[in-house]
Amino acid sequence: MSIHDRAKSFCSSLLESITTPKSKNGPIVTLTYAQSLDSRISGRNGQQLALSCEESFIMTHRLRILHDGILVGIGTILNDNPRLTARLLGPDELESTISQPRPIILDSQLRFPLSSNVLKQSKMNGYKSPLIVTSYDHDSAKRKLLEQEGAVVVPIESNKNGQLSIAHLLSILSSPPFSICRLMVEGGAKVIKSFLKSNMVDLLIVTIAPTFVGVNGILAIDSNSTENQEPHHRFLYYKTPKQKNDDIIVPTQNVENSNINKRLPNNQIDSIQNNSSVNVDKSKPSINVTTSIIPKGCSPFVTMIIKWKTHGVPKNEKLEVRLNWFPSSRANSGPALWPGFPKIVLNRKKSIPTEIYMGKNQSLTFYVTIRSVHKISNQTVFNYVPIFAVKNPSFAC
Ligand SMILES: NC(=O)C1=CN([C@@H]2O[C@H](COP(=O)(O)OP(=O)(O)OC[C@H]3O[C@@H](n4cnc5c(N)ncnc54)[C@H](OP(=O)(O)O)[C@@H]3O)[C@@H](O)[C@H]2O)C=CC1
Ligand SMILES: Nc1nc(O)c(N)c(N[C@@H]2O[C@H](COP(=O)(O)O)[C@@H](O)[C@H]2O)n1
Repeated sequence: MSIHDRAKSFCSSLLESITTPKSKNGPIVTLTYAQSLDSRISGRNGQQLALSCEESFIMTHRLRILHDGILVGIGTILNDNPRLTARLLGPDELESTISQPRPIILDSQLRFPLSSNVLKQSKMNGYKSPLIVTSYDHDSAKRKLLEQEGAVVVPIESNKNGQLSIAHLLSILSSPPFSICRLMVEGGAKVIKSFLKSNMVDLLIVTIAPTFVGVNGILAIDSNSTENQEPHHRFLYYKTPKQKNDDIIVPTQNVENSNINKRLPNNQIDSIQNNSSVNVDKSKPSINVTTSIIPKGCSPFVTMIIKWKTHGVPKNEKLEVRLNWFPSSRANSGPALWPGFPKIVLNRKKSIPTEIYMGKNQSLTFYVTIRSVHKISNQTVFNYVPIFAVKNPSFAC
């Protein structure tokens, strides 16, 4: 397999499970950047660094093709003057013939230079015009100039800190005329911070280069960036990190915003043992237990006991276990669940027995979700438990 084919299959596998519409209003958001071992994305005074090795760059360019738009902050435009196109492609793919993503720039004061590469190449190569997202309070003369040069300028709401609102941005991007379904956010530091704080990131793909930049470099994430995140909770490894020559690519997924929140990631399943009627689908990020227990005697109820162990859950957090199920006859009809599934709140108990009504000869598919529950200033916050194992579910009737 060539280096390009490897990048193709790796990137497709990263995005393939993120296809279902989400409750949030906006495109699927992939945040991706390259950092050093000491978490720096650039050097002293923002000096641009080639942190990625060749294979990682090829992966980044492949990811670009798989997105409709690539977003950076104006800081990155002024500092790096990037092109934001997919160029490191296979021998049978021409940069000019593939559908290049639209460059999107967050720039509340319209500092965007007319000489920037993204503007030049849209004029020269006919690529999609850069979309400059600005505040309502922008310089209208500069806007006119930019529009004359072919840029599209769209004013949006600002938040109380004076930064452009990420929620408003995403709703505009997903609507016509832009209709962006997949957005790739590349940085820089302030943009990474805003997106993480907004909790609108679905996929976070970090390339880690085996180098130290030192204290003068710009940090990818400072502690403020993650104030809405519970470290080790919100993002879960959902694909095995890949070594690309020198670098490691770490793909993680936001469990809150994706359909994985109804399922358990594969790597959190230690083992499930049961009698032959239990089928565990380990190829999917879920515990998918199907059984065809036929109730015996007069009792139509089945007792299911799930046992698990947890690692790294703070002692004061309660664990809430939900068990959802639906009859296998509806297994292909989507995630519709029977109403009234039991919600069992327990405090670090190690098993849940639950009774489920079953029709004769019926088989059921179970989905188990375990999340921790804690309160932050009167708000209940749920975090999906990062590492645990479901062991020995047993069925008895
Ligand atoms: N290693 C890597 O993968 C990458 C590294 N980089 C590096 O990052 C550095 C640039 O980062 P940085 O200086 O932080 O600049 P950014 O690219 O993050 O741009 C930040 C600017 O964007 C504007 N902006 C508008 N709305 C928002 C919002 N909601 N959130 C955040 N910013 C907003 C602001 O300017 P205004 O107020 O004028 O609107 C803000 O100052 C460069 O050194 C570059 O090399 C960049 C990308 C990837
Ligand atoms: N993936 C990745 N690895 C690095 O080492 C990087 N420095 C970056 N930087 C990002 O890529 C932009 C440059 O893009 P073009 O090559 O000009 O298309 C740069 O501005 C950063 O956003 N990325």
